[in-house]
Amino acid sequence: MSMLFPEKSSEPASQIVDGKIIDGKGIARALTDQVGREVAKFVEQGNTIPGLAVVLVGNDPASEVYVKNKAIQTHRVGMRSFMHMLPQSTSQDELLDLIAQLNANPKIHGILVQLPLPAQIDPVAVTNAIAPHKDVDGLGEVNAGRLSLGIDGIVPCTPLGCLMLLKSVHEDMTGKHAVVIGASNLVGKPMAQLLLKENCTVTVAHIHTRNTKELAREADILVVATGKSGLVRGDWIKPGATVIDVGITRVPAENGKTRLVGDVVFDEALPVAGHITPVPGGVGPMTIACLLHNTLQAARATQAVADASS
Ligand SMILES: Nc1nc2c(c(=O)[nH]1)N[C@@H](CN(C=O)c1ccc(C(=O)N[C@@H](CCC(=O)O)C(=O)O)cc1)CN2
Repeated sequence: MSMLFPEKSSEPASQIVDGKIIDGKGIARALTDQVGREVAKFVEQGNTIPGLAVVLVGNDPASEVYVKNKAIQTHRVGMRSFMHMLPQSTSQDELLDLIAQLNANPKIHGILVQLPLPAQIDPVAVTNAIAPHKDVDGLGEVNAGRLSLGIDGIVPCTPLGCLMLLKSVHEDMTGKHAVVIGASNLVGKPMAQLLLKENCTVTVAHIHTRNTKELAREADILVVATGKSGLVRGDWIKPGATVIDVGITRVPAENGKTRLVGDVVFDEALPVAGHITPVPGGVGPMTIACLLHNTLQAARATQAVADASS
């Protein structure tokens, strides 16, 4: 069974998807359960329990929630979790020292440094310091290079999750015009590479693009990853298009509390789109499920190297 996509449920994809709304939470749960079964089998075969180290620098409240959830899910699938919480004042050299220790630790198969990092630390230097076979975020130059060459490697979690959501509604994306809004190393650039690999015609719009709305209106597949809540309105969407909303922003709610919204105005987009991901419950849960998937993939690869040399 390929580990890249969740095992097929007995239900057809059209029933997994609740009408137009792509059920990211449900698809993430199916993938997490599958990883849990595969981890149990891997350990039963006498292999080391896969271990994931997550490093958080500082006390950004959203990042604290994400790393806590990562630890909970890591335990849930039967892997070992190693958490490193460092103060906001941590220097780049201190962080690089910790990464060197994690690279050398045989109990650790995956290393993730939570982003964003404080201003004194260069995220590219940090992600490049992670050993490529432990780079479960897929953000280092080796894995990013492999993705751009279309060869196997570790794929960044959020774009991988978006691809799985797209595959839940599209058997074949060949020839479709995919527009990605946002060109970050974390989402936009790897997403564009994945869509190219699916034989889409890919356009990337970014902060300097002058006609983003017009480009979006031509998209059969629209992936929005800008962090600008409410950027994409209903009239930006081609009727029937598939819309993947990566944005997650906490905004004040009418009841005095807060709520999460995406980069797409969901109520306007829903009647126009063919399929759309909600926020919350869309791309977000896939990010953690794909991290677990990538960690098992890293543990398998490490074991294969050990088996070959014994
Ligand atoms: N090193 C990395 N840093 C960051 C990544 C990443 O992939 N690697 N991605 C994001 C944050 N992120 C994971 O780290 C993440 C974001 C959102 C969710 C999620 O489950 N969201 C829920 C809502 C959760 C809530 O109530 O706040 C949803 O959308 O339904 C998980 C992980 C930036 N940093």
